[in-house]
Amino acid sequence: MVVLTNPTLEQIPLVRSPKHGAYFGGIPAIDLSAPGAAEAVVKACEDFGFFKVVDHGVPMELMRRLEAEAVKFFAMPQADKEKSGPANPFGYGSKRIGPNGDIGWVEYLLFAVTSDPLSHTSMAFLEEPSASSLRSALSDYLRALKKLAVQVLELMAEGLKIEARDAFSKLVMDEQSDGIFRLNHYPKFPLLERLNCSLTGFGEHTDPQIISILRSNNSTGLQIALKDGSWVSVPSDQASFYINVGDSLQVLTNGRFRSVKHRVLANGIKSRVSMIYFLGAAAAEKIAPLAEVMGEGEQSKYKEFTWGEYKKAAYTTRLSDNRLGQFEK
Ligand SMILES: C=C1C[C@]23C[C@@]1(O)CC[C@H]2[C@@]12CC[C@H](O)[C@@](C)(C(=O)O1)[C@H]2[C@@H]3C(=O)O
Ligand SMILES: O=C(O)CCC(=O)C(=O)O
Ligand SMILES: [Fe+2]
Repeated sequence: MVVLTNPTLEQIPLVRSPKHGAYFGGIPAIDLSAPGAAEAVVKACEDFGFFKVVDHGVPMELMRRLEAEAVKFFAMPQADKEKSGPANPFGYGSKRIGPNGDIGWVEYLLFAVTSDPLSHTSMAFLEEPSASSLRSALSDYLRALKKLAVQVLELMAEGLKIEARDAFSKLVMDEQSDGIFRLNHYPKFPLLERLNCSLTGFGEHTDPQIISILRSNNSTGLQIALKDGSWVSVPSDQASFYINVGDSLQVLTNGRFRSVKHRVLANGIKSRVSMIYFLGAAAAEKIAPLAEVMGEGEQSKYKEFTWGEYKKAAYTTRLSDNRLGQFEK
């Protein structure tokens, strides 16, 4: 890997290798209402920690409306966008990701999401009349995605033969559940075409929460790491959602589900706009393997911790750090 020292790009790592890698055809595409969906979800979480949800019933109009609002926001003059920043942790951010020195070719808006999607007022600008269309698009989108999250989490429980269908979903339905919503914009960087490489948009990491639900415009860039450590490119599909297993779900399943390592590469051809809903438990919730997923005599692979403790520790780490490492037994 080389690093560009152009002052505009500061120190953002360039990824040389094949431009976007080969597009991976093996990502499971699951229709949640099809027979065998629960088993397919479990297999996808074990094999990849990642899958695509098709025919999900979320109106395309909701997705397009929010995307259009994001595009409108990111097209504003830099000084106006910065009125909503810096992201500490919520608000507008550009190039700097998190508090510990990570950088990428990305600008973003981060919102806190409480159990009532309407009260996601973590930023003063959302209260302004000029933001009313973004606020309303966000509320409608989050409400629909919360339902989708519950459906996915219930299928996971069913597929794992856990009697309580809400074993996972109740964690995100809790009044105090801790969600985050993120709008990312990776501007295209035409010089990359000539250099024959990509630029790190969002460096490799796992998501700390239970699951994340990702939707992007028809632009590529997302890559996931397979079990053997190789990176593969995820084909873009603006009509579908991608589900990431997060660190918390890996622990809840005692490592049976895999928290997927992923990253985003920016390119010279098309800007990428993604929207990601990260669903976390309540701060006081214990994150420990469910008794029902443990085989006879199986021990937990992790020390006991609450979501609040994990999150606090996560914010002291760099993106690519192995956050679960310090909680492993
Ligand atoms: C470098 C960081 C950014 C992050 C907080 C952290 O210290 C480590 C985890 C990062 C991450 C990855 C998934 C989500 O994008 C995110 C919002 C989250 O919950 O954990 C980010 C954090 C962030 O950008 O603030
Ligand atoms: O923007 C994307 O497509 C993914 C970004 C991501 O992984 C994140 O924000 O945690
Ligand atoms: Fe992520």
